[in-house]
Amino acid sequence: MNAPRRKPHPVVLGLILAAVVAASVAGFANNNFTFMLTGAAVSTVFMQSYGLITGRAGVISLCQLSFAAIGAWVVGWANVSDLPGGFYAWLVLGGLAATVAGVLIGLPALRLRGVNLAVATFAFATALDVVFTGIPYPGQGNYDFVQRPAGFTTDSEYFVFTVIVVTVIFIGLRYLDRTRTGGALVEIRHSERAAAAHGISVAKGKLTAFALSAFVAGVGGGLMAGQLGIVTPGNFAAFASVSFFAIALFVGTNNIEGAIAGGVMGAVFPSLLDALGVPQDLAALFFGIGAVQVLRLGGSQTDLMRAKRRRKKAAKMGSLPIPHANPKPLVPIRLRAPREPADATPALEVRNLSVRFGALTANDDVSLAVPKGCVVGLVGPNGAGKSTLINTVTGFTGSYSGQVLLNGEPVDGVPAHRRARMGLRRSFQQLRVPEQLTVGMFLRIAAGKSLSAEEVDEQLALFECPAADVPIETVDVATRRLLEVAGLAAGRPAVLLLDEPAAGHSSAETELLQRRLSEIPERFDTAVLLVEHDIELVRSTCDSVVVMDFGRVIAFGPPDEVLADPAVIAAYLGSAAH
Ligand SMILES: Nc1ncnc2c1ncn2[C@@H]1O[C@H](COP(=O)(O)OP(=O)(O)OP(=O)(O)O)[C@@H](O)[C@H]1O
Repeated sequence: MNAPRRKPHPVVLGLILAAVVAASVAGFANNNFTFMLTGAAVSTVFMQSYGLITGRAGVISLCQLSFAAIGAWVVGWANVSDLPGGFYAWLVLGGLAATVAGVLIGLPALRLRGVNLAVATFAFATALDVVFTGIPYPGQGNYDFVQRPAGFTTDSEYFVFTVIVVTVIFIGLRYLDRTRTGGALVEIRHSERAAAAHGISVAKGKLTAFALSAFVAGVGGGLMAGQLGIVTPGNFAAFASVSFFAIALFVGTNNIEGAIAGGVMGAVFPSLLDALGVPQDLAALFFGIGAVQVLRLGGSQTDLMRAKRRRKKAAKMGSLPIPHANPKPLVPIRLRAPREPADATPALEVRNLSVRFGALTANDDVSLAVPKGCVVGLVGPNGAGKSTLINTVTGFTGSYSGQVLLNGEPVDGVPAHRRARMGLRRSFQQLRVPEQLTVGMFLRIAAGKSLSAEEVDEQLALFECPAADVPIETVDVATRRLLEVAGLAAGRPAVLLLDEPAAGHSSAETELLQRRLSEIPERFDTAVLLVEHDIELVRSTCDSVVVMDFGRVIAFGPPDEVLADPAVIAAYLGSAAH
């Protein structure tokens, strides 16, 4: 019997296709056209760099072409100094020099966001403009042109070389998107708080994005040096960085088709205007209008097009494939007697915690414990201070008095992402699941540790979530909430704090959650603090209940006892408890 033939990898196919198309185009194109195409390929590299910093990590950077200028300068200097290794080594060296600049810019920029970050990065771009205008480009005096690599010396051959570099970067980015680092960047863009809650260091993520994007831009600058032979500061002007940023925002250069479209626009559009007798600078105006459109439409052109395609595909598929595991219940719900604490030291202990927002005391001398191996309910009317307690315990409240202990060790002063890594995990009342990820990738990110493909599938089946490769965008809100709990539990944290996980659930979904919540201590060795308004869910899953009102603890104990307490009924439950 013949062994089944292995299909070639799509990336390999893409690489071959790109080289063939580039070689054939180069064969037919005249000099001017080849020059323009090479310019488009170089601009595509700049767009790939924007796709990393802004498209993936959501960080505004207006200095990417300054990193390119550093790459170009280093390649020029290596050429003049006849550095060993030739053009390939110089290109990488240029990228690495730009990476150093990326980290140096990224570090102070970590504390900045939005307009402030835009101003800071633009200031760097203009400063570097001034510096490079003062220093002649290496080789400029003697017309010492950059030596292109052997085999790619003619213009058309060099165009093929630039396409190969673009393709190699696309392969690298594709690989990045499939790693947890790539997923972390997307989560940082979506919600920094959610990222921190999953143990991701937002600072480290942004710095990684700065470093990687600067490397790519530096390589792009080096490529441009090879194209032009000698570059000038005008090739990397701060103003051009802003124009490119606007294009990147408009087309969405985190997507392959967006990066190529952006590269073509950046290189061809100004020349087209020139040919029409319109001043080239007006191109920036068009790009700016495009960028404003993104704010109106809520996404870049390619992001919107991809979303439309996914929705069509999902509609065609009908109901989503949901793997059913039907595992044997570990703990029967409802009839189960409250568990005895597994250990004398509670998994989580809160001592005399007070949080004030101006004149309002949201948490007033709150003390409670979540014993190991138990599910503890936290209930109370709206505004009682439950979410504030979760925020404070997990490190999201700036200042508070009192103490938070994890497995007996104080964690006060420890930032949120480190508390998460130490085993304090939480969900948010307002769902913060990024739609750009697949179900499997989100599960891995929320778990905060590497999971095998089998572990991912098993966990998804347990929580009756869609298959790992389904885009989250096509998943309903209730299932997203289940997915979040599934991901957090998969990380086997010491404590899981869930803020209204049943909000928006149907009765069948609540029942599933009810079963899984009761099992979390046994299955994952995780204690749970459950904030819920669904009293039946609390009664059936919790070993004990804490009741808060006006920021204070007013009762605690076994669910049936506490929920029948007249003071609790008066404060919160009313006649619903009877
Ligand atoms: N960041 C903040 N700044 C000012 N006041 C706040 C802030 N966060 C919460 N509060 C106030 O603190 C009090 C407690 O709010 P919190 O959200 O903790 O209550 P809750 O019990 O979780 O309510 P719900 O059940 O509606 O979620 C409320 O009066 C709220 O308005």
